[in-house]
Amino acid sequence: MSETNHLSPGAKFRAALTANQPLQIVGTINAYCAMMAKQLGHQAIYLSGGGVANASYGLPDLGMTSLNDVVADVQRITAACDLPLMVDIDTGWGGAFNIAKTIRDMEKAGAAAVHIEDQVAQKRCGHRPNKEIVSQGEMVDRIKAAVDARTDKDFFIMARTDAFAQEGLEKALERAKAYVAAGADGIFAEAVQTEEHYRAFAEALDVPILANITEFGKTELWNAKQLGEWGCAMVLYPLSAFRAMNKAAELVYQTILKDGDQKAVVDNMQTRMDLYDYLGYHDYEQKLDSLFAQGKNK
Ligand SMILES: C[C@](O)(C(=O)O)[C@H](CC(=O)O)C(=O)O
Ligand SMILES: [Mg+2]
Repeated sequence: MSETNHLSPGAKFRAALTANQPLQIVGTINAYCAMMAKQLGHQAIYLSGGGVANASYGLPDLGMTSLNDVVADVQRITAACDLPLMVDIDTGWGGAFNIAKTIRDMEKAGAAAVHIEDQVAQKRCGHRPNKEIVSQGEMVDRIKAAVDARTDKDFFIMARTDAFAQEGLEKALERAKAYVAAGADGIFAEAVQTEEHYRAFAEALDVPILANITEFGKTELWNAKQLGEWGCAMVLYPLSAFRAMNKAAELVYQTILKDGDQKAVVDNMQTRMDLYDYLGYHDYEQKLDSLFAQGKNK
């Protein structure tokens, strides 16, 4: 994306959205994953709220992490990777002034986009039962506060509605329309399930729609091409790599205990050379040898 390097993160995100239909957005739980995603050709990356809670704090996705917890992970990722980063800001961490601060802190940390949802502060994963949502009016105020606070007009503010599970399609569409009228740049239609649902969102709204293709949830693992045909502009894979990393780590830990060595699982590991390649390790080492290590022989 070197031709877009002069752009703000938000403008980069919008350029990626225009250039890819749909835009695939992959979860990168840490800086190194972000570097791998970029070098493998991805155009946009994501920091999952559930992921920050689970991976960085060992907590469930129940609204227990704070703004600062998430900002710390955003900063690590944006320092290492210049792909546009979308961040899950849950419910925005408070009232209008808190949400405004959240948006400003996200911009300063180098995020390109956020999504803010209409669940109550004591939120749950969108694919779990018994979610509770705030009134449409309260969510409209959240969006107004967010939009008003951004300093870069290209910073992308997406409204996520969790209403489908509680209130059904018609109500969820009505909410989504109100959120767009309040200034939302896109709609995250959480936990909808069928072609009919995605098409209904895409047809009712003239902003980009995001499909959350998270595993072991309520949504089938629809293909990106198919979702694009149904009108989705973005396809999110929030925790896919994280789940795979966990499974690999589990196997390694078990094998070391069981076998007394790790020989049986070495093929499941990234090699030292591949690790170094993604890091650009050899460039650092060369610099060390050619520049900084000169003095030691004198
Ligand atoms: C997208 C999401 O908000 C997240 O935090 O990654 C989660 C994903 C998941 O739990 O599978 C959600 O859909 O609520
Ligand atoms: Mg989340």
